[in-house]
Amino acid sequence: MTSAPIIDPAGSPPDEKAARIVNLAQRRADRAAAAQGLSAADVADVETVAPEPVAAGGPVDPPDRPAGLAEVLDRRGGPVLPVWLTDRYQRREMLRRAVDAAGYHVGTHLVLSPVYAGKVAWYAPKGAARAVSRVLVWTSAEAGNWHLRQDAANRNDAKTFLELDRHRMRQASWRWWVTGAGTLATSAAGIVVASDITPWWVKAPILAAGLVGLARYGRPLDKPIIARTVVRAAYRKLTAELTRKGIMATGLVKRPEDIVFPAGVGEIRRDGPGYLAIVDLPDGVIAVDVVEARDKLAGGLRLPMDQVWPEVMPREHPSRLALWVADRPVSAMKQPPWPLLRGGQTDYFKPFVYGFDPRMRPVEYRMDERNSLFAGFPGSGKSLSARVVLAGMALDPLVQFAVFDLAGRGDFDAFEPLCAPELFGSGADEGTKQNAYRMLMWLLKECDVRGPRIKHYATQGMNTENKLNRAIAAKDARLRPIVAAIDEVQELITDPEIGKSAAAAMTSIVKRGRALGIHLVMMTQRIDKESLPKGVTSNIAVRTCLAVPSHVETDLALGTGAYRQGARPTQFEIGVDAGWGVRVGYGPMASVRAAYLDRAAVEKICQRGVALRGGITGPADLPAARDILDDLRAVWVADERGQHWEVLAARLADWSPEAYGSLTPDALSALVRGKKVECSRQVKVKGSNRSGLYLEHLTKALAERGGAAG
Ligand SMILES: Nc1ncnc2c1ncn2[C@@H]1O[C@H](COP(=O)(O)OP(=O)(O)OP(=O)(O)O)[C@@H](O)[C@H]1O
Repeated sequence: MTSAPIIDPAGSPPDEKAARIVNLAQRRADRAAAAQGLSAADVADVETVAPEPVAAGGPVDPPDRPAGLAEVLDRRGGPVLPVWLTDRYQRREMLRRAVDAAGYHVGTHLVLSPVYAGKVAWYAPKGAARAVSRVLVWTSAEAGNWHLRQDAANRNDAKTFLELDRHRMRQASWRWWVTGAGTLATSAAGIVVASDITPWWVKAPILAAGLVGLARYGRPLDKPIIARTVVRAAYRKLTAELTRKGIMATGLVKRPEDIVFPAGVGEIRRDGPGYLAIVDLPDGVIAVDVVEARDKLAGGLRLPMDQVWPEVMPREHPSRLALWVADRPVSAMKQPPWPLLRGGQTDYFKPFVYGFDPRMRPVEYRMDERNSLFAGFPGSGKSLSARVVLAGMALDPLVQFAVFDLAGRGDFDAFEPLCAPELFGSGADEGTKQNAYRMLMWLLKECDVRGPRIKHYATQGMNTENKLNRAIAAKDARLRPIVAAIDEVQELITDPEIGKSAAAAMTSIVKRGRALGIHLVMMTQRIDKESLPKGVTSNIAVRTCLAVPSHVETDLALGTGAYRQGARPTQFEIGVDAGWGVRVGYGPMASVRAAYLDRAAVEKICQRGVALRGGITGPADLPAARDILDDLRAVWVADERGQHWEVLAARLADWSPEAYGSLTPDALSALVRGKKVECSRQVKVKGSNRSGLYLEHLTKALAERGGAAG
């Protein structure tokens, strides 16, 4: 193939007459090839294609748009005042820390005061002797002069010796006057202080100050009298270089200069008890990658993992990373106390403080129009975390409680006085499970009756949407917000008899109860598809995942994709990090540790809750425990071979609205299946084929049960 002729981009045809430059070497090679019978390729080679002239396009990048006035007005730097000055919680926390620190230092010095007194008694005489000797040396003007005189004497230089001695005498003569006057003044001051004209409260501090001054003068330099109580914490100051070093250690970035500190937000600054750096990662690297490689990042920074908190920044581009480096490992930091520990009330319809983030900033929790899930491995702290939420609600006098602890460890016993007797249970036994199930049936019924009542108030102008609000809840005792908690909920969901029906009931309550002031709080330590059915979890808004072993549990608890978005509850260590969890559903996804409330604190809070309710916990009108198979037999119409679930559920609801008013066909089917009764997908009734139950299967199950019982 020959080289293509050069085409003038402007499109002018090649000038035939123009001189051609001949490549002689090529010509010779062509002739040699022709001699051997080969043909040399020429300009007319069939593969030669004349290129199309390329039309150059216009610029692709849009011109920089001048900023509008509104944008210019919105441009702000960081906060001007320190956050603790503007934030109520931080201010209170700062004050608490100042008082705490003052208490510690004063207390320590008080305890050590006898040691200080001993040291003063020991060093003060030495200091006095040293002071007197120093004054005498100065007065005699011997310092320096003596050595020079000695030298002159050694050299037999009498003239210099006498000259030096005269000099010394001249100096000493006026110094003796000064020393004498000073001694007289000091003695006079001493007599005045020691006499009765000086009150003791003047005498004592002067004497103490004098003694301490002498002791300080008499002590060796390396032996301080007062012990050091301020020990500087050894922390690493985060610098741009260190930040880059840490991120480079993850192996995700090739050149340190590709890590950019964005103007305006990128200045590394103090944030709580640590430093915060915000960086833009290079193209192709996203913040989640760095969060994932937290161990390498911590290694690069030469800090324990617990001190290094990389985070994805919500509502920012995915390559923007917030790196917060604590002064000390966060597990070793003392959390501020729960703000409601000593007093105060909460409101079901407003947020309250739940815990604190790694930077020790308060993190809030919200109950209205939400449900809660706490999932984590045993010992991760889920019961105590959920207990903080319940403790918060104990401080709203309108809230009604229902609490079932299916582990029976007693973590929730303090809430018993706040619950109606039928709505509290603690135990790993069958009876507690059945009671928890009845509580769910009660909640289903509440879902049915609350809707029309709330609608009624909406017509009176008490709310703009058909949702419960505080005004309605306060006005109508039948519409108090309900917080229903079930610990170890997997025990109920995986129960072979009532599990499916319980799960169906929970799904229905979670979906319908939200707007009606019913909030389910579920806790589970088993995180798999059976224990946490998607139907139940996918409708729960606020989910907290405490320590879990892998991304599978993370996604099951927090929702599919949570791990990919940077949720790393896998990095919490069971025990050490108990109470730490990643939370989604209220505010941006964040790591938060529940405030630590021990049993005594929770008991006190619950007592306050009882007092706020005037000692009345409110009755619950729970449906009586029923046997579903007996009841189905009771409502079965004679001569009917089989029936659909819809019809059976409606009949049961008519027959006993109290017990079955809210039973859905699906829940009924699950309930019956749970009793090991054969159910059919195809029950033909009046020409229509739908799932339901045949009488023969029902009677067979009843007979078998009767036989077994007999
Ligand atoms: N917020 C917290 N701060 C400090 N320590 C906590 C916190 N929460 C829990 N802990 C500690 O963790 C321990 C276990 O907590 P908890 O009983 O809530 O765990 P769990 O996950 O419910 O375990 P299990 O599944 O066995 O019931 C507590 O006894 C407590 O010492």
